[in-house]
Amino acid sequence: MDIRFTDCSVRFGERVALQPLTLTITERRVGIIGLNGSGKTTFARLINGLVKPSAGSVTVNGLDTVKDERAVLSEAGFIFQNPQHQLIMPVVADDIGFGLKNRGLKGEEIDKRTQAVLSRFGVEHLARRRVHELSGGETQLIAMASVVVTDPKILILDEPTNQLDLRNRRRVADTIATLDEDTLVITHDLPLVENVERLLLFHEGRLAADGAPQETIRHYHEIAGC
Ligand SMILES: Nc1ncnc2c1ncn2[C@@H]1O[C@H](COP(=O)(O)OP(=O)(O)OP(=O)(O)O)[C@@H](O)[C@H]1O
Repeated sequence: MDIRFTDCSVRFGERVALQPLTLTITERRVGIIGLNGSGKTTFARLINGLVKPSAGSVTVNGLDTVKDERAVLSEAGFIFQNPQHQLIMPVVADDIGFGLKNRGLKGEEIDKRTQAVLSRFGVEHLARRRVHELSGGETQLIAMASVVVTDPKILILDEPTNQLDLRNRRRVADTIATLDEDTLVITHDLPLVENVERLLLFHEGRLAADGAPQETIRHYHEIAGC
């Protein structure tokens, strides 16, 4: 991936959520950590244009998140903190097909791609299940599948193991580790980012550490005071 922040800052009214930031990310596996309210989600949402810079700019694989808004949305898929809000159709297979239909694909191709992604995530058996009856781990996997099926080059996962039990956490973590797409993972679950190539730490809207996971995690403990 090639993500470039140039003097990018974000304000929500009087509140500064991100202080001016200049940064280039080219690694394939990147993690983002920090205390609650430190600016992680704001940073991640800037990357697929869900949040726009108040000043400065962000480009993703050469596309500007403001000028090339639609193209950026296809380039970088976002899996939300509460994935159940992301599932729109009542039945799993229809939900996965929904994004493909929106992109103009036809029935047979939609079915083929839906089957392929369900099998890639090991959840073919969930195809006809109702989305609101899925467990937390299943919901997370289906939300990931419904974004992956649209072929984004970059996946942004916002707290993907939040509220999962140990078994589902492991399942989701293993799935993330084997994704072909470049990934940015925001998390409070530190083992999930222990092996990323680059780990960013945000604190009070600033990038407070940026480097190898162990070093960044050490800074995080200092900031958290524990
Ligand atoms: N849409 C918004 N309107 C106003 N303030 C916002 C908005 N989104 C975020 N903020 C504020 O910006 C700051 C950074 O929020 P952000 O969601 O980026 O933090 P975070 O590090 O992801 O937090 P958490 O770990 O709790 O999810 C917070 O003070 C938050 O209240």
